[in-house]
Amino acid sequence: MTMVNRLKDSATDQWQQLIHHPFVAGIGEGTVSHRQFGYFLTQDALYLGDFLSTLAVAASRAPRREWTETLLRHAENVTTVETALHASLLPAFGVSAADLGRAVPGLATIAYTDHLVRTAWSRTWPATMAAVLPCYLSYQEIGIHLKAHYHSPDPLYQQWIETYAGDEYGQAVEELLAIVNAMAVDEADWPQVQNVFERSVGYEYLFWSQAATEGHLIDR
Ligand SMILES: Cc1ncc(CN)c(N)n1
Repeated sequence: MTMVNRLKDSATDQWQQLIHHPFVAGIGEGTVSHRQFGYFLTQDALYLGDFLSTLAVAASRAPRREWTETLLRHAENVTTVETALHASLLPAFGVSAADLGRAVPGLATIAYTDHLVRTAWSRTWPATMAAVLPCYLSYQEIGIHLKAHYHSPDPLYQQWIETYAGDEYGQAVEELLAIVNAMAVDEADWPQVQNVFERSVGYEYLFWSQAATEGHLIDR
């Protein structure tokens, strides 16, 4: 069994809940409010800053030169694909550059990014790859799932869906999966690798839940 499948199989229920999170379905149905989605994009912009740092650390610690090159390219892609998507969508949701500059990270954003950055600096390299895997793969699966089963009545949501279901994002995911499937994982390291993967899946879920409540602890 490939490492990607072994990791996904180790957290099947959590993975399914993540892909089918009610907020995700709401993007497809067009029932998510623009305020909620604007909040989500703002938090995501904050998240991507730390995700970039995580990739940079992972690139510098990679045991093969070609993996360093791939991860550095992916860090660049975060800017060209995802940050560009945010730049084109945020104004449509009423979030200005000044709003973004003033934005503070929500609890789920802090917890998730702390987990990623801490893992990249202090855990094994395979654990770092396992930590970033849900970020890459869940958005692709969500994009493909939404594209196949919904056609969002909101063209802005459809643009978001098309980006994550698209070839450019898919290419980066394929490259990451190839690294994860080729990396050497000691059996003694497996519990740590599995644990950080499962935590990232959980944080992805919480990130959607945070968007649904716009960062409030209790739904209003
Ligand atoms: C929270 C989160 N997770 C994943 C992705 C997709 N790279 C993202 N933009 N934001």
